[in-house]
Amino acid sequence: MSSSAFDVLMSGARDVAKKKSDLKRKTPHSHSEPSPNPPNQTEPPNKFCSRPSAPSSSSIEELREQVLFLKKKPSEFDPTSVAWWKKGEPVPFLFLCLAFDLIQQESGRIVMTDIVCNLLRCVIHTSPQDLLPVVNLAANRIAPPHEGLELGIGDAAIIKALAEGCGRTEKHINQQYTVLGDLGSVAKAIRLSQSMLRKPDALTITKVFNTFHSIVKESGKDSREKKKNHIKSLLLAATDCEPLYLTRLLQKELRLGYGEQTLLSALGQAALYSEERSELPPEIHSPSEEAAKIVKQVYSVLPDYGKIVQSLLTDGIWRLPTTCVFTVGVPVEPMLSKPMTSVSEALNKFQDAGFTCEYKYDGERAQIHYMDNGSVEIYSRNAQRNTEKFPDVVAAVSRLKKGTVSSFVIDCELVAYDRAKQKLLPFQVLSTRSRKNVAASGIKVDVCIFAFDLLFLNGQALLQENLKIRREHLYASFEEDSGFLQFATSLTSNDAEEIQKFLDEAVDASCEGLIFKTLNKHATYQPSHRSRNWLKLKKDYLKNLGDTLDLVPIGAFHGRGQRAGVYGAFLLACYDIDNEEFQTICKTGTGFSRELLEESSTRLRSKIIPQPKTYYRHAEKIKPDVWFEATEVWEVKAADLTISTVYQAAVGIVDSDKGISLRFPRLIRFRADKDPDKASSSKQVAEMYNAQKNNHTNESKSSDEND
Ligand SMILES: Nc1ncnc2c1ncn2[C@@H]1O[C@H](COP(=O)(O)OP(=O)(O)OP(=O)(O)O)[C@@H](O)[C@H]1O
Ligand SMILES: [Mg+2]
Ligand SMILES: [Mg+2]
Repeated sequence: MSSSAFDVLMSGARDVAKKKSDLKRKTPHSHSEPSPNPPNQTEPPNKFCSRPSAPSSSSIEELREQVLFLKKKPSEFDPTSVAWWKKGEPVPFLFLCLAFDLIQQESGRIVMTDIVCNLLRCVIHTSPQDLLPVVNLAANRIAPPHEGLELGIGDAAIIKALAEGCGRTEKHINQQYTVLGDLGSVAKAIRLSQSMLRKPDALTITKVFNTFHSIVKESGKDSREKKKNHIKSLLLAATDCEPLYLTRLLQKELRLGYGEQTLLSALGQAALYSEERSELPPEIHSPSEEAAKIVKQVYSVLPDYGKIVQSLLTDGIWRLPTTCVFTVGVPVEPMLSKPMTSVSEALNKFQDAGFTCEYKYDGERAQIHYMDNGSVEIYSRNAQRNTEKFPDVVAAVSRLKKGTVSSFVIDCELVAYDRAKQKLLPFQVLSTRSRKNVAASGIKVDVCIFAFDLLFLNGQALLQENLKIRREHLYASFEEDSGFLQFATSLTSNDAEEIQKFLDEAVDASCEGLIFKTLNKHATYQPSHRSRNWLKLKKDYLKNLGDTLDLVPIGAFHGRGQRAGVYGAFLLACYDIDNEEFQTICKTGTGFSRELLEESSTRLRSKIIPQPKTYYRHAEKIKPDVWFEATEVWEVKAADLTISTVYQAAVGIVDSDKGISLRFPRLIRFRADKDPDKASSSKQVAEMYNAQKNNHTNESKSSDEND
């Protein structure tokens, strides 16, 4: 890296340090001590609104000072004290980036929520039409998940655009990337050290967001080139810290330390403070908490910022639960289950509640949406549109719904099925079905729909009904046809022996085990919840871990001997949701056929990064030969869990500085239906460790045998 670029970067770092100490001195948060030089709260400064070009660096420093006011408590914050553009004008992208810089320096969730809340209020106050793109950018999304629009930009495209746009070689940029470990910082350093003859026009939120959409739309011949040119135009217009966040947004790696839940709380509170329409309902005592809760709850049943933002702006926060409800056409995140290790454990948990047991089928989770106009959509467990993959399923539900049914959402498992022998086939068979452009006539692997829940029927959401009622509706709304659509086999009994027998039958029928579900009490459908009301019991995991884990390969070791030329072992990690980091848990090279090993080695080779990401938590003792971007999820089975000084999974949860690792981990399969941030969480790992400890109290081992 050139020394000038380094200098600029380091001075940036010093600036941050300086700002931090300044902040201590005059944080607008402490209301008893007014800031020595507060910007005029009644008259917005609007210094730069008449300038279409980007502000000069000295004026950016002033803006940075001004943006510090976002840290104020929302109750004391005035949006006009920060917004420097006129009402109705497009929000400058710089505003969002300066706010990101501010958040980056914080670790406390409350302050982060305040900053995001106040930032959204500035947007609502001045340019509400920009609220949706701002929320989307803050969530690092460009559309709701079920629309399937992804930027899909690799580092290589950004590096090319940077090289061309800024007159550097790709080699030079790659070198800097190795030194800094973050492509955003490289982009920032390069842009800062580049002298510009003409000041570029300031980027606006809409410009950035629309360009992202243009990138997604490019397809076919020359699309790579066109995408790169879009990126180049954005980078060339970016100043100050904008290149950093542009790059991270493009990489889908914003990672400022706040998650979706923080953003949702902030959006609720921002709507509350900007509320001019509706009066506070009398029963609400803690409006700010309540507003946050409402938006989170609404998002869990309608994960679509477009609809929520529009409703907030037109009808306000208090009406949101009635204006935004679960609806056919937008998939909810599926309800999930907790692992158990014995029938008696499950019985104990549910002793006071009515419950049922169902076969746990080993196929692919699907949510089937049937619209009033007769169109059907099938969504995977991570809300991906899978309709094209299953034309036979579309035909089956349309044929087997009863005449009284005009719209519905079924939650089910699609399982490969041999209709001649009337037998379930293993997951591996299902996974051989092609993903796209499946013609009904060319289907080689038949599937049967095993329906276990009904979430919506004839215009009505059923999520709030108890399972008993939902299931009655399910049974009443469809005809069963063996091998096409069947209701999940179930048993409602309190008798341990009978349940044990049912479990054996499930396993004989090629199922993984049972799922226990509450029927009458605490039995509503809880989207995206790993709920206590659904307990899974897997036959081959009894008295053991209870479940497999879903882990992310983040590094690998070169193979030797027979494995020369491919990776010999992979470093795997679980995901810590609170800290937004991947934590190492084990390494494994077991469970791979030669073919699989070659495939995964080739695939992951294109994901090599020069240094571990800052959000990989690993001990120095483990040094893989290569590090990867976190891009995929593998299901892994292990003998047990053990406390480790080497691996970092769940560090701080069961031990203050030791982590948890897996003994004898073994690859089971790739999980195309899970994204890396949906991998097993540190909390789940800790829960499994504790459950195992309770199962065999005297067998605790403390070793790292699989190192
Ligand atoms: N009767 C059933 N009720 C609910 N889920 C079922 C049923 N039969 C099969 N399943 C499947 O079981 C899954 C839950 O258990 P499983 O252990 O397979 O979860 P997973 O997909 O590995 O995800 P996780 O481990 O994150 O819970 C559901 O997502 C669904 O795909
Ligand atoms: Mg499964
Ligand atoms: Mg699992």
